[in-house]
Amino acid sequence: MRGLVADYYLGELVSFKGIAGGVENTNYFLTTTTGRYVVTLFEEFEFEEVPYFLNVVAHLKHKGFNVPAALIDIHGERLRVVKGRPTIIVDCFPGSELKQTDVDSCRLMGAALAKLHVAGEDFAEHRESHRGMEWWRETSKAIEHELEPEQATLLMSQVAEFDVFIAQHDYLPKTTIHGDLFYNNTLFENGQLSAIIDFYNACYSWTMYDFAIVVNDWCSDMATGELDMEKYRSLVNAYIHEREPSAEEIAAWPYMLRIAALRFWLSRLEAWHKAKHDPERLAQQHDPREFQRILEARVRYAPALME
Ligand SMILES: Nc1ncnc2c1ncn2[C@@H]1O[C@H](COP(=O)(O)OP(=O)(O)O)[C@@H](O)[C@H]1O
Ligand SMILES: N[C@@H](CCOP(=O)(O)O)C(=O)O
Repeated sequence: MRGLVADYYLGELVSFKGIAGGVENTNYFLTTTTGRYVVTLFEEFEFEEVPYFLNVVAHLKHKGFNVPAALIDIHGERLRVVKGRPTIIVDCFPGSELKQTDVDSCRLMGAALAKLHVAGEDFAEHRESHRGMEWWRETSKAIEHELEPEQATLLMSQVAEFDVFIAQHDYLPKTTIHGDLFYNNTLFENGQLSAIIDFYNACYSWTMYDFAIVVNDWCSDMATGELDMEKYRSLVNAYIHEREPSAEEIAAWPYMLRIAALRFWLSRLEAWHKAKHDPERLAQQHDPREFQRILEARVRYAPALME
């Protein structure tokens, strides 16, 4: 760490500490004589895959968002290699993770998300999601046999339905989306949204899909999967105040909520599947059943949800 810090204009190393909580990357809080920073080692991306994400964040920072842009080292580089992994250092933002969402935080997120979507429209690099159609076809097939029969039926029927839906709806508006804007990827300070972090699922995709990812995490009762309608109204109303979805986007909304639920049910199942022989890793995984319940609730709730 001392060697890494010496390659930046960050003064002297004071201390560093691993951050627990993330499941994809290795993160450290770093304190130097000039301030606090976060060091991220990318565990799932190779070196050449990382610049896209750094460019997305730089674009949004340029547009005034509090997002963690990579610092430049003394050689003019923002991406390094540490222990064989691509590595960056970013500013550590003030604030802390919410323990849970409420009507006010949902309102702030709804407005910020709409602005983020508008700001992402003119970002020129268009990267496909690494967790899109191909991924869910392959992953669902690979883990189908590990599931209870009714889980497998739900998973495979939803994948088949979305294949058809997606082929018919490619024309829906797209932008550069965050792709994983769960409330644990935001920081709040004094009741205000102080930063949006973890852009490593960013891609060029449907705007309403990203909106649905956010609604499913921020507005669901995790015990039942049902929407908390007060949080839901707060987030949706704040969003549409900043960016009004078209009639076609509104018609697609119930499907977007389902696709977004499937995406995270499947990624949690995949992570659980990969970790199942390693009790320590297994204990760190997010619970797939939360997103199974959300998907089941969205499937039950057939009528259009957008007000
Ligand atoms: N720039 C930052 N400023 C403050 N805290 C951060 C920053 N980046 C990460 N963190 C903290 O580290 C945790 C894990 O980071 P994250 O990027 O979400 O990693 P992972 O992708 O592994 O989940 C976050 O939930 C947050 O508490
Ligand atoms: N938000 C995802 C997990 C993404 O990984 P993380 O490393 O950001 O925690 C989920 O909740 O399934």
